[in-house]
Amino acid sequence: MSAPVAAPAAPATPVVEIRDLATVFGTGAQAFSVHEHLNLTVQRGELLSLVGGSGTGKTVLLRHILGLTEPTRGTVTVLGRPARELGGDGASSRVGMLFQHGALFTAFSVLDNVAFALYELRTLPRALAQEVAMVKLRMVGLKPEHALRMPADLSGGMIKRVALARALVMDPPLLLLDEPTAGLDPNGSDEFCDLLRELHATLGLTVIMVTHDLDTLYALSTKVAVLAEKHVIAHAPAVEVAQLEHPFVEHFFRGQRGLRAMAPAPTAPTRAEES
Ligand SMILES: Nc1ncnc2c1ncn2[C@@H]1O[C@H](COP(=O)(O)OP(=O)(O)OP(=O)(O)O)[C@@H](O)[C@H]1O
Repeated sequence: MSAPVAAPAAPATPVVEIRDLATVFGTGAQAFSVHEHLNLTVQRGELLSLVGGSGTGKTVLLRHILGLTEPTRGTVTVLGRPARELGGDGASSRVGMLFQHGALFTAFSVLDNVAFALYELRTLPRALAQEVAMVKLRMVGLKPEHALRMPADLSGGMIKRVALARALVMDPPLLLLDEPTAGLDPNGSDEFCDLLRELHATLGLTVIMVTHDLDTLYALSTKVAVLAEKHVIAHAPAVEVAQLEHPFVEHFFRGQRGLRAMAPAPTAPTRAEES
């Protein structure tokens, strides 16, 4: 008797699937289009950097994925369901969002900021919600004594960490990051990249990140999607995208900043060089 033949594995469901998206703002003579015939598929485990010139619609695309802005045409599917169904209670159990400036509630303590989505859901007693929030604070490298601080008393790096803990409080499989390292100094930026890389790997997250920062892009991305001419013109690993002949790619990846980000880090001078 011949050995049973294993059935071919079912193709993995993409975490995000955008098909023939069009976004038009305004009406009549004021109408202007941001996206046209935009397609993008993000597979489980990908850490995708979304890049493009200013005003090309990167933030609007994140809002479509969050279900906060309805497309004019086309479909946006997240975890197998239309993105517009994500809104409302429990949305943050499917998609976590880290806004550029953290967007913490200034009148709430760190702990209450992180626990907020759980309070709103009302499925856990408040004390248990706070315990979950404490676990998330530890996960992002904050200490128990930071829990009762107010946002105004935090450094920029700590605000990002609290906002990240808040985005992860309901264990979403998909995390969206808008300029995660903006406003951080080079050290803070490296530390935050290390944290994101570790969480991406250990939690098995799928991540979509808008960034203008090439160091962050090279440090983290498994793939890069380039938004230009109203759609995604490339979706591939960074080293491949960087070679494309396109004015934006040329400027972004092969301009001065790009070449600096690609260069190996300078090594400390040897004793012979110093003398
Ligand atoms: N709700 C809205 N109503 C009208 N226009 C909007 C709305 N949201 C965004 N826009 C416009 O859509 C375009 C794309 O905006 P978006 O913020 O997505 O660009 P971006 O690629 O994120 O830019 P940047 O890199 O500068 O942050 C811009 O012209 C913006 O003014």
